[in-house]
Amino acid sequence: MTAPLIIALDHAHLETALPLVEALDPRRCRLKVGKELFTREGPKALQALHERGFEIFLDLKFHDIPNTVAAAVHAAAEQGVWMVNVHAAGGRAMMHAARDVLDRHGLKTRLIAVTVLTSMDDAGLAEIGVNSPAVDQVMRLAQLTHDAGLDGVVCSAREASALRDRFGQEFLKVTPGIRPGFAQQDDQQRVMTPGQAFQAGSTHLVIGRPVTRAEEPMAALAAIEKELAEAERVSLGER
Ligand SMILES: O=C(O)c1cc(=O)[nH]c(=O)n1[C@@H]1O[C@H](COP(=O)(O)O)[C@@H](O)[C@H]1O
Repeated sequence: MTAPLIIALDHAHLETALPLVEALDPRRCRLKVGKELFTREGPKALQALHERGFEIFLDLKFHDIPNTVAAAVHAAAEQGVWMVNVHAAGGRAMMHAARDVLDRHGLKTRLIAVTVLTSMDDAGLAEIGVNSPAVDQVMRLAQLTHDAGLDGVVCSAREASALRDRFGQEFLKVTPGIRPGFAQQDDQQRVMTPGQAFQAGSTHLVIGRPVTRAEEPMAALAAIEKELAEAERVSLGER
């Protein structure tokens, strides 16, 4: 099956996001609400998108002491979001606490952890004291995430095939930093095209500006879907 698309609604206001939302189809994509929109609009943004039938990835990348993160993950899940994330760098105890709170309350929200941001490269990692290549750091944090019982990771598509080899297909690989041939790289460093990401084993592709800032967002989305369908045909033919 084609890797499901998640459109990043990195808009300043709900009002400015809604025209795009109205043009999108919840059968074709999920929506990601991140720090900017949520900080300004709060839970009413989630409610408005849920009312329109969308599943939501609430991307607030929690990173704090275990008690605080668990409470925040609980609060997110109570609002019915499909997926929520934390930073794997918060460590084993923090991720355990987040996993535990969802299990204790029977909440089905997917819980994933950010490994190494797609805006980072090896040089950027060295500056913060990580002296191994991005892929090694991703694998290290993904192992911790897997051990803590989370559902998967956020990583770049460049690491997806190594993750699939180690943790299998079921462990989610949610990959931002997706750049179709027609789009600019912006502030992303570890990028791949939608077709490459699919081939590499991404289970979900997060796409923001290539669609949301396109002159014709629906045409951009259609081009991405076409590229994914083509990649799927190629991979089926290879089997
Ligand atoms: O957790 C994320 O979603 C995320 C992790 C990461 O490593 N890199 C990354 O770009 N993101 C998010 O994915 C989206 C990518 O947007 P574009 O670069 O506009 O496609 C943004 O909303 C980022 O906040």
